Amino acid sequence: MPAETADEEQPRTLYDKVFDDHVVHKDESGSYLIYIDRHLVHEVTSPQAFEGLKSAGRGVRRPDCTLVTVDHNIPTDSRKNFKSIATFIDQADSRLQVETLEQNVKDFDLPYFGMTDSRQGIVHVVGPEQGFTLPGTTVVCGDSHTSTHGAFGALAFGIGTSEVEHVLATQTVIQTKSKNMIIRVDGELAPGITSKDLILHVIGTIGTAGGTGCVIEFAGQAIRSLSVEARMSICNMSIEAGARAGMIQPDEKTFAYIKGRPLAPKGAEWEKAVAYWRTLYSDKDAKFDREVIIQAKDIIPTITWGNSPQDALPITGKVPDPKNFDDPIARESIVAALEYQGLVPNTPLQEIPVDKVFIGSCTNSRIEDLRAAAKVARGHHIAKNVKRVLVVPGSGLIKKQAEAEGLDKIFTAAGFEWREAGCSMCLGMNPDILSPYERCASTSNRNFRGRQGALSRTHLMSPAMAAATAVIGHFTDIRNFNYKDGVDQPKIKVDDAEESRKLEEAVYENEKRPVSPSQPGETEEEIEEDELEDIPPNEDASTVGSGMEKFETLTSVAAALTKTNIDTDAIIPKQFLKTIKRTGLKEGLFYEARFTKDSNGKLIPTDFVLNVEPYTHAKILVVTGNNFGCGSSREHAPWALKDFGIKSIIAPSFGDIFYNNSFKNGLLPIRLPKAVIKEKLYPLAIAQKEITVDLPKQQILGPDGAVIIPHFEVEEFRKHCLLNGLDDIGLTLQKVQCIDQYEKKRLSKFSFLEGGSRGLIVPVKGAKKSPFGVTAQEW
Ligand SMILES: CC(C)[C@H](C(=O)O)[C@@H](O)C(=O)O
Ligand code: SF4
Repeated sequence: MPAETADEEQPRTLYDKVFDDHVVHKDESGSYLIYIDRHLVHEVTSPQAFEGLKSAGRGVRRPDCTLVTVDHNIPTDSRKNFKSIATFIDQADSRLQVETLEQNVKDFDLPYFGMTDSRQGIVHVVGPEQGFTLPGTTVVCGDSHTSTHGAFGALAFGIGTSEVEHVLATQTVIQTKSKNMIIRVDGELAPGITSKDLILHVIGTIGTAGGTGCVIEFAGQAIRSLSVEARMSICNMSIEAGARAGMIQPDEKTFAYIKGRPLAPKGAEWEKAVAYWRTLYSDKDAKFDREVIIQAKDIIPTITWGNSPQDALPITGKVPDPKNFDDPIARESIVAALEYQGLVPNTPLQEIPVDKVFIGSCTNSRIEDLRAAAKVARGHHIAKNVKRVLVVPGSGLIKKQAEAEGLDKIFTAAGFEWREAGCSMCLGMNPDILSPYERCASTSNRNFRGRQGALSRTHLMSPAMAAATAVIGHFTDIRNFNYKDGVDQPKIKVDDAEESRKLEEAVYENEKRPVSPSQPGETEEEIEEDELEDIPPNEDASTVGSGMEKFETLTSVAAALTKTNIDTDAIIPKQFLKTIKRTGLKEGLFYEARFTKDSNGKLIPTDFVLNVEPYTHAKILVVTGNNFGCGSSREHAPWALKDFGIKSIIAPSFGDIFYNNSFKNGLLPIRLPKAVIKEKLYPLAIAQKEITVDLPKQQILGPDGAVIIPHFEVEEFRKHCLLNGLDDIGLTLQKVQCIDQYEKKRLSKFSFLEGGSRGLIVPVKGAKKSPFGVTAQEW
């Protein structure tokens, strides 16, 4: 372990400890190469990554650390008559994305849960369920809600597609160290208050940019008292608070949750793992850069009213009135949200009726969530005004479990629809969408415009609140709900139970197979604690991969945007994510704002700034609001900007993943204080004057060549890559000896992590041999 990253003397936070234990290399500029223990992959953010590997002739370094499933595009209709992807998925672009994933999984021989496998499900549900997610690991996925896995004390974060490719090829990511933030929730939650209420309350308090640049540790009595599943809902939404990741100290509940799962360490390795996991806590005097203290007793059932997760209010509240806000920007954004959401100021939240209800998503689709919703639904029926209630389990195994408990019967008796596992209406990339202007009570995590379908209106809440809304017809305070506990639960048919028992057995069968280290190991004695920095780089490794254009200076008019929290759903909406290419996204850029449709459905450009001369040729965006590019990890956002011709974005702050993704595509995001942007750059932008971004000098010049911004910050390593058009993967592969060295150390110190997803592969007669000596599973 390099001395400067693991000073045992200094009190460290949970995040510091996990980070330090994964440093493969640190360069002089402060950029780290960190090892990734667990890589989850889904169909939306991987096609371009696999394509990149293929065109550069690269392989997947650790298939055993990789787990693939399909979730976003798939219909959640019954699979009873499922024959093939080709016949089951109607939407051509969705089908292509799923088929492409399956081809890639075959080509690279990766562990995969496809649609005929009952272990298939939402990627963030499947990882913990299988015991793939473990405390103290680094977990990544091309998906922003990877933060979910932090509930186990893992360092888990979303990455873009370029980084997916980087991890597949090198099993590492390049990282800068985040700041440490702690959110302590003191005292106990009142009865009936859930972790969803807690996290909505937190985001309502600190805002969607409250955690920017930080890894948040959630601590305190209220967090300790929560179940592991409830903790997952909290960490899941830490991305909605702008944080890189959320973490919770692992404890006895965590260990009990993991024990016995298919991929959990076994026997002596279990003991060794638990001994290590018990060291994963923030030291008493560890320093946090930010601290927020919340009183659990202040939290009551909470729902959102607007188009940002920070628009959270207690259920007893009223729709906000713009008149009560002095700040003109806040006022304007409330007016816009009210209009979009079709809400009248001062309406009590409990008087707002809904059209549909969605119970599911990686936030709230686990068995405890379904139990909570079923407890409410039991003995009731959906209200007359409610057109549809979808209950979508997070995985096939949760579905089986719920059915074994008879929850499906409770739901269907109440008029709710019982569906197959998938992302479903959370994002509407599949047939489960809302019609325009429909209002939905949703247990998901994002209420962005158009998220659940064009012009859809989303309100976030807990599963119990959503189920109660379905029954009552309008939002309601769950604390006053009339539970019908006395009603007999529908009996489970014996043959159903037998069927599900057989299925469980088949699924867990591979647990009995020995899990051995996947790489030729050395004994503990043979492994030295080398100074990893000292290993000479492998000069032969090619730096030519996808090949980036060089960035030096850029002169252009700048298009101005004045909104805050411009999320990546707004930059490129969900319907454009179904491509398997990196290009062709120009039209999709700011689609909802740039286009409207006439009565014949023809696209009409609006007066959005990028549709207006001379900004149709703008290469620079000047944004006056905070948190540009927040939300989803979709690299389609920088791809679309690049396709349009935008090469630099200047804003007061950025969503973390977007910021990272931009550099990977040769775009330069520049952070400047809001006041400076407003005073110096915004006037030039609206006056249609050209400005020059000079990266070598880190300056911005005005139209006459005079320096207007004498200095902007950019990390040395990123600057170097942009100036030279360097491909990260090639650079990392030059350090392959450091990665080899780290893996040797890992094999000894963290031997309980070896084997990874290998234990999941079911041998199939005649299937091809994988490089790790196991056979590929059936399709
Ligand atoms: C498709 C994926 C990139 C995206 C994410 O990163 O979050 C999606 O899961 C979402 O919830 O918006
Ligand atoms: S947030 Fe929604 S779309 Fe994204 S991974 Fe979770 S369930 Fe899927």
